[in-house]
Amino acid sequence: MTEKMPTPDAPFKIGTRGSPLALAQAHETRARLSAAFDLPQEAFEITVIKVTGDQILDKPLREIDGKGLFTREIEEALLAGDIDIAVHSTKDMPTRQPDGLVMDCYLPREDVRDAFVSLKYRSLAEMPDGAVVGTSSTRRRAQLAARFPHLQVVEFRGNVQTRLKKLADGVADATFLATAGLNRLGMADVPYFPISPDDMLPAIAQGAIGIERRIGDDRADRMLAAIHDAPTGHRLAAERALLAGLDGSCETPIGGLAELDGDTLHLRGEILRHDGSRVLTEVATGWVEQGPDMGRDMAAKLLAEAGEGFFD
Ligand SMILES: NCc1[nH]cc(CCC(=O)O)c1CC(=O)O
Repeated sequence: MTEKMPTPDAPFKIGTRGSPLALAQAHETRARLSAAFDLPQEAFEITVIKVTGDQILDKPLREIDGKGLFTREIEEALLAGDIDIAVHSTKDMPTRQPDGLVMDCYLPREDVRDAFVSLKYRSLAEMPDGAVVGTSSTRRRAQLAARFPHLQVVEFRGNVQTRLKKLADGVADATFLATAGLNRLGMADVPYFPISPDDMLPAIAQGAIGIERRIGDDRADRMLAAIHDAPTGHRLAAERALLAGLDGSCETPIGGLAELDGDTLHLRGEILRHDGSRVLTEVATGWVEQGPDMGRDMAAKLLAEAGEGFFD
């Protein structure tokens, strides 16, 4: 490249939140960059940025004005040039980035499935009437209400470590976490059981690390192009077009998953009423480059079927 390569004296700055999972994802990004360019780890610096969302732990996020709660400060640092790239869990990211920023680099996707986590049971099916599950996700809550109405659901916030502590303290009999997060954290001592997407369709973009950069930063563009995983990018293009078409936030009960079979893309989508009283699903198949159209068309179909007030 014509741009200057980073060195330990002038490192390339990788911005991230400070949670253990966020740090693991930033470290994975650094390892891939240093391998791709045969540069020492010290040519990359991981810069932790405090975000508002990590400081509010006592309330369900939907009761706070949630917009950008986990990203605002990071995107400001990126725009200000304090960091060169920002590493995110794509599933927490809105479908449109602020002016001046773009997210077009995705690392190879981890396991997409939700995991059932419990010290007492090995599956949802084993849980008796009235057993208590903890979750803060509106999608998981609605999916449970629809398919496992005999279970009791309590609010469960916090990072992976906090939620596991609550399980150990008996606040709930089971909880759900993304398998990807547990794998990335290497939580070998925690009993978790991946759930088939047929039983619980994951969140859009679950398990995928997305990396944001400034538009026009040619060096960051080239560096990220070297670690971008095209198959993951194609799957997310379909899923995120579905999300954009539904105008969904992370507080809307939406599931979606695209899978690739050679050049063929299979897309599944699901929307639910918050109380699980209605579940609408769609499937579509097309060529890989049709992903964005498939996602947009599926969103229109689902919304037409849902009618006004479905998410109220
Ligand atoms: N909303 C929090 C969040 N954002 C990303 C992950 C897990 C990793 C991923 O899906 O990429 C999690 C935790 C969870 O849902 O268990």
